[in-house]
Amino acid sequence: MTADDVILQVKGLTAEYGAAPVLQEVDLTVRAGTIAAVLGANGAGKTTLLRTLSGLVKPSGGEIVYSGQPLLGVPVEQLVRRGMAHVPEGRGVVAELTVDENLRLGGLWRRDRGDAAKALTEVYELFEPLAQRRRSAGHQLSGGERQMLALGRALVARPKLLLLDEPSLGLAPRVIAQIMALLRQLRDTTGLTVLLVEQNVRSALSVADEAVVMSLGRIVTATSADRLRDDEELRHAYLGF
Ligand SMILES: Nc1ncnc2c1ncn2[C@@H]1O[C@H](COP(=O)(O)OP(=O)(O)OP(=O)(O)O)[C@@H](O)[C@H]1O
Repeated sequence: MTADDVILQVKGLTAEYGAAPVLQEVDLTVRAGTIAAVLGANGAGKTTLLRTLSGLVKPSGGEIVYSGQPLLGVPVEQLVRRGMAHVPEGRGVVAELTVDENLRLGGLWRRDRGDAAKALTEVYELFEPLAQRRRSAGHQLSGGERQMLALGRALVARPKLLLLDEPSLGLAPRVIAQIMALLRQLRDTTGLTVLLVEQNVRSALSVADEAVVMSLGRIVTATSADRLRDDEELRHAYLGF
């Protein structure tokens, strides 16, 4: 792996909530243009890892290098401009704003207004149900539509790295499959890199290239998604099935 292949390098990342350690010496390398699944039980620290990467949680130690440059302390609008997008658990759609207004928020930090408008059109092409509900308020949408909207808003910023937290939460299997297929399509056509936190292990492994398993704030294994999917012993040891 050359330095150019690596979009995200995390070394010795440590974070606490109060006195409770939540991330302990996390090391992680993500190659550009891949989907990496972050798996593990409730409370393992997956969400906190994403929140730390996107600057919402301040780490107490370690370093994060993104596209060859240190990330810690970089203001959020610069992170967005540098191509990082975070879709939080619970989706973060603004309930009072319309679909269109929510999507335009995704382009807020972009300097190239022309391309932001083009990206908006592309998102409507990608998510037909959103195009039909442009004027509907966020709170009027179904769970699946809200997830599409959160994803769409992130895509309007034309991210290079998408931090995606539990996109399958509360969705029907058919919708989950559509979202996973979309991630694969974006990876293959635009070279998007995705860090995918998922409780739905089977769905995540169906689309991921790499898999890391977290337990009690640490990464306990990092391997190819194929290996974790096919190796029963490994699955038993780290995922309990
Ligand atoms: N804002 C917070 N304040 C205090 N403790 C927190 C906070 N958020 C999470 N925690 C605790 O930190 C630990 C890690 O939580 P985190 O949400 O990162 O785990 P997770 O692996 O994403 O789990 P889940 O799948 O349930 O979201 C848990 O013990 C959780 O209770």
